[in-house]
Amino acid sequence: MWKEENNTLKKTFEFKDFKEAFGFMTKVAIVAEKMNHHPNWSNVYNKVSFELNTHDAGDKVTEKDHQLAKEIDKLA
Ligand SMILES: C[C@H](O)[C@H](O)[C@H]1CNC2=NC(N)=NC(=O)C2=N1
Repeated sequence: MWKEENNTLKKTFEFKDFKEAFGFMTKVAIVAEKMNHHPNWSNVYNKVSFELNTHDAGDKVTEKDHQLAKEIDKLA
């Protein structure tokens, strides 16, 4: 579940290993670039964590973040 906290939408995904996690990140990167909306994210081995917000809106959660979250869920 995405959780809205401190003006960010947060979620962590867990995969079998680094290869699976990085494959997922590659797919997310392509979608983010298409949407011109890019995640704040981090990766530790098999985990990928997101903190989504919109810099252009003063680091607030906007509809673009909700849309990106939906697309990310489809790729996991
Ligand atoms: C110039 C370009 O359109 C902007 O910097 C875009 C790119 N990707 C972005 N991504 C996010 N998360 N927030 C933004 O405000 C944003 N702005």
